[in-house]
Order: sequence, then C-alpha cells, then structure tokens
Amino acid sequence: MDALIELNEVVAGYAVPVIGPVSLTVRAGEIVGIQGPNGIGKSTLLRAITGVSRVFQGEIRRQPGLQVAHQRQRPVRISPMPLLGRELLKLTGADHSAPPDRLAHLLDNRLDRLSGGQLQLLQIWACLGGRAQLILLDEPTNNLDPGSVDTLIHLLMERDRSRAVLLVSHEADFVGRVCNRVVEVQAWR
Ligand SMILES: Nc1ncnc2c1ncn2[C@@H]1O[C@H](COP(=O)(O)OP(=O)(O)OP(=O)(O)O)[C@@H](O)[C@H]1O
Repeated sequence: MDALIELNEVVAGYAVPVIGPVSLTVRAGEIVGIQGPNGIGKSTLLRAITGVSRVFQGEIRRQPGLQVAHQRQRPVRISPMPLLGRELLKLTGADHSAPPDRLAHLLDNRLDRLSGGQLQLLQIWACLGGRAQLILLDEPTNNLDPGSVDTLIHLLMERDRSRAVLLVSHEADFVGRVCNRVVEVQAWR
C-alpha cells in the first residue's frame, strides 16, 4: 500500500452518523488539512481513525504496522504533574530527534508549570518527534499567540519528512501556510 492511510467514503459518528461520506488519502511526507464548519464532525473523523468513534459506512485502510499519534483538541491536563518537559519527550520516544531550539527553554520545566500554549507546543512536538508515522492534530493553533503559531509552523516544517500529518483547523491562514492539500468535509445527511 503506497499511502499511510486511505479513507474511502467513510461515514463516522457515535450512536448515529455525524459526518461523511469522506474520502481522503495521506502519504508519507504530506500535511493534509481538514476544514468544515463548527460541529460538522471533524474531530469525530479523526476519532474514527483511532477507533474511538464508529465507522458506519465506507472503509479506512491503514498501511500495515502504521503507528498513529493523536493530539486532541482539548488535551487533558493532569495536575499536579511533576514530570519535566524532557521526560515527556523521552516517554514518547521523541528524544531520538533533537528538539528544536525554540522548545529548549521548556525542557527543564515541570509540565504543570508551563502555560497552556507552551504545554501544547511541547505535546505537539512529542507527537511529531515520536514513533508515529501519522500524526493527527486537532485545532493545533488553539491557545497559541501569533509567535507561538510561528513556532508551531517551524515544528511542522522541522519534523522528520517521512512523517505525515492530518490536521483539523479553522485558521485558514495557518492551513494555507502548512498544508499540501485541504479536504472540505460535509455533515451526514
Ligand atoms: N462522544 C460523543 N458522543 C456523541 N456525540 C458526540 C460525541 N462527541 C461529539 N459528538 C457530537 O458529534 C458532533 C460533531 O462533533 P465534533 O466535535 O466532531 O465536530 P467538529 O467539526 O470537530 O466541531 P468544532 O469545529 O466545533 O471543533 C456534534 O454534534 C457533537 O455534539
């Protein structure tokens, strides 16, 4: 299989269908964006890839052995968390690639003493620099000021280019700057 993942006419939801049909393909090295109005089911589609939501119709084909990392829209923040930034990277396997300079000042801080935006950037790098070949990012610019959005773009560009990213974002400017392709999704009707 050439692609990392292929969605073929996928309809996903929970007790009832929410989104679709959606077809898309993500290949190694690509950054693909998913766009659509609030509440249409974009997060639900990412959850279908990780098996958390239900696939009603269609098919999701994964490259054999594919590992997926998922940065959720509102990451759970467990407090207190006496874990250092560099320990988070080690736990996720992300210490194998040197963290970018822009994150260096966060590595010796406890996770529960980082700001929401700092924690988010570190968690995104833990996904991008970890073992997964496919990284799912749900609204990665949430909580980020313009300087941090620049850092996020830098992290995306610095990732190992064999990795692919499938991201959901309502920030058209950000999507235009980082994505190779954008897929417009529709609600199930
Ligand atoms: N665990 C769940 N069980 C049942 N319904 C859910 C669940 N999570 C979300 N939904 C419903 O699925 C629909 C789509 O939600 P989802 O969060 O996927 O949309 P979205 O497009 O990502 O929204 P936004 O752009 O606001 O982030 C909503 O009506 C929501 O209430």
